[in-house]
Amino acid sequence: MIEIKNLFGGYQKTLIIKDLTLTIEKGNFYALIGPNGSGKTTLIKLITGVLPNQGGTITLFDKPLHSYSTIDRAKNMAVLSQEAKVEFDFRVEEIVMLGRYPHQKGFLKHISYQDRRVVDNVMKQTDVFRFRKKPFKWLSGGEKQRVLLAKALAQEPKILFLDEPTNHLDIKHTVMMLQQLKEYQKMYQLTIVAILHDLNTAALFADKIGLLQKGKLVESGELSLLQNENQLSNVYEVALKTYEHPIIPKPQITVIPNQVDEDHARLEYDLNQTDHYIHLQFSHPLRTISNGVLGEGIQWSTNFCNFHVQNNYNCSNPRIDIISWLKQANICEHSTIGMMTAVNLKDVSIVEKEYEGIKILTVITAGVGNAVDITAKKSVDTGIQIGTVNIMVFIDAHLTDGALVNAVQSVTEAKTKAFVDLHIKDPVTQTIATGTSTDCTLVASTQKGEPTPYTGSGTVIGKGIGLSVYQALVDAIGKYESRRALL
Ligand SMILES: Nc1ncnc2c1ncn2[C@@H]1O[C@H](COP(=O)(O)OP(=O)(O)OP(=O)(O)O)[C@@H](O)[C@H]1O
Repeated sequence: MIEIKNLFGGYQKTLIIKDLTLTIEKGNFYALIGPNGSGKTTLIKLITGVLPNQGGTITLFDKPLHSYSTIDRAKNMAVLSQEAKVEFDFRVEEIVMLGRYPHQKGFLKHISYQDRRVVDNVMKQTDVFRFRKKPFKWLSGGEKQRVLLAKALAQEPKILFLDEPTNHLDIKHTVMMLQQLKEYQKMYQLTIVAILHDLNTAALFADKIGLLQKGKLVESGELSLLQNENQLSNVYEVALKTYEHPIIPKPQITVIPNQVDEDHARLEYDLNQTDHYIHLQFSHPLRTISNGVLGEGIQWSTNFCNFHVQNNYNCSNPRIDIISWLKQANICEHSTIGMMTAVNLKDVSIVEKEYEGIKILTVITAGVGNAVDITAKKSVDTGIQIGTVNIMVFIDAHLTDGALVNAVQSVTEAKTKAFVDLHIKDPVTQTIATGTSTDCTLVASTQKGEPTPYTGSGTVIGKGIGLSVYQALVDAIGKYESRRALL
């Protein structure tokens, strides 16, 4: 529906857009992205006929752009531009009414009931109705932006061009504006072409993306274009990392600033142990993977706590309990992995070793009262219980997310081997247990040095994890059983 072929254009003697070919389908939300000065605004000026093209063709709804009269262009296309500075003494509703101009009939351009209805509607949708009697110049930058969008929508265009529409808007109004635009898009099959600097906003709201660089279209297509880290890094000349949005299946992008690599001791920590908790505090955040009661998933953490609770502890909301205990201990909950155990904390086992220069620290509390053979058919007691083998492994290396998962696997293999060698049985089935019913595992890495993609049993780190976890777990279970024997 917008078809651009071999387009050339720019300003007087400066050619900006060079041999650009692009098709934008009807009803699409098309985001134009690219660095400053790449020609995004110039391209929109060419498509809307503000600038004449110096070569190539532009076709709108199967008709050449030059065959449209000015009024017909205005009926089909509306523009919310960066340069729209309306500083006269108009009131808000008068400015929005200007958008109805192409639809008004007769020499005197009479305002019809329909015009009034459309204007009121768009003012409500853009959340400016309450300012309608105010002079435009009294409004804040964000409020003005919304009024200008209302004016563009009042035009009831088939194609809406937006040049940085969320400029000046706070996050609530950014999301509100883009969600409303998506509704308009669906309701009226509106085609939206938006210049967006925020790549994450583009990823969340656009259907298709066009990446411009130095007046040329580098790529036009699906959102997956935003997952091409190398291409984006080259075009924007900045180090980038893409990742998945945690809630919806859309790509997100973040920049990687240059970091001053401080010269500090690796795996440097303070250990604070009381009857109620074991707290390890590191001098720098570590990349972590865990199923801790607090801080589960993959994140960055500085504090690692294992709290002691009574055997009859009521676990209706253990997370809230951990947060309140952290507050009492003056430890920041947002940088903490928190676990719980009914095991006496004096029986903790700590093993610190180096494997071919890689330091691994392992901290384990273990009880085997809830031992379970995960492969046995008999059902386990699903009542809420306290995690009985809590394993923390700290590694002085740079692990990829895949290597973190691999490390958890290595921890689990070593744990099960210890259970087998110690003949720990599932009390229900009397078969050898593979773990306990509520085990908790944490792997943390300093992220220093070159990234390591694998930490399975075929690697130095994997072997190191296996040896350390096995040694610490056998020791911890030994202490647990000795204490029980005294009871
Ligand atoms: N009126 C003008 N006369 C001459 N050159 C211009 C004019 N307007 C823009 N340019 C030049 O055209 C090039 C592209 O500018 P344009 O505004 O299209 O880029 P853009 O991708 O929209 O940039 P930004 O992200 O900074 O808004 C720039 O080098 C700019 O200096």
